[in-house]
Amino acid sequence: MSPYSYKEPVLTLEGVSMSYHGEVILRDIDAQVLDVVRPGMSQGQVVGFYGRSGIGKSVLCRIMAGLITPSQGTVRVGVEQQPVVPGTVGFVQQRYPLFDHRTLHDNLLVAAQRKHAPAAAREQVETYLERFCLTQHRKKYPAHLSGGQRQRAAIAQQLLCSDHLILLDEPFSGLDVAMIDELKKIIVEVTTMDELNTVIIISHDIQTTTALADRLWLLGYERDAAGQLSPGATIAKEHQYNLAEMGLAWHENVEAEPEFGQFVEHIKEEIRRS
Ligand SMILES: Nc1ncnc2c1ncn2[C@@H]1O[C@H](COP(=O)(O)OP(=O)(O)OP(=O)(O)O)[C@@H](O)[C@H]1O
Repeated sequence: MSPYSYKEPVLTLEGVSMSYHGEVILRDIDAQVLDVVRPGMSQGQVVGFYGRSGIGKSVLCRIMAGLITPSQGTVRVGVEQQPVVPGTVGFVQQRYPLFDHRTLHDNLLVAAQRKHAPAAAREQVETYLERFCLTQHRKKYPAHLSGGQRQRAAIAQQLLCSDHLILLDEPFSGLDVAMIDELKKIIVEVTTMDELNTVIIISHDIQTTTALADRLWLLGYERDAAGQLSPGATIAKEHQYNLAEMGLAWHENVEAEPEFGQFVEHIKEEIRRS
């Protein structure tokens, strides 16, 4: 018997397809993130989301965030499994957009007030400033923050106003090794804050992302019976990996294990072939 128990879904994609001007970008995507409970651990879910450049990862993210409506299919989020609406899913984009004319503190407060009453919002902001090591920079404007500080601020901002689900678009690109380590800690921290927190990481950094993940999705093209590539990328069932079941879900030093290295090579090969 599996040592894991599965609770309710926190994200469901059902029959999601997207075309632009007759060009099929995404086709029939069915995928689900369940709240997996691991023995001795209270942790949310981290999904690594891979695919070759230009295949449709950003389009699918915007669909999952409710920012664009798919041509077909539905996205449901949260334990209530409500159709996604803009603003409920956090989306940290590559440039970490913040309001330039507001201090770091005020940027976070604006986000928190979208979800909380004024007193609770102020309290939440203090908690996040502390947790993300930003308290001493609270009065600075975004232009005066370092890249890593801006990124932490953008993640805190999206967490403050979203309902548990947060998408990180290429979070590791352009960071030095120390900042990557720091961000990995923050992602683990985010998921341990609440069992329902779900982080989807869109990344070309397979090694770093796989080490943090307990689930992987690989977006790729499928071939029909005649060997021809079908139009539109999809996440095939065999490309939805449950790392918890494989013993490779995030734990201290998972990257040092030989099975982890072999699995990362396998994933890279699958991406090359897709
Ligand atoms: N609004 C749009 N109108 C027409 N085509 C679009 C639109 N948005 C995206 N596309 C097309 O959809 C395809 C997928 O783009 P997307 O940005 O999702 O790729 P990606 O997998 O995120 O790539 P990368 O890893 O390089 O960021 C591309 O061919 C792109 O040109």
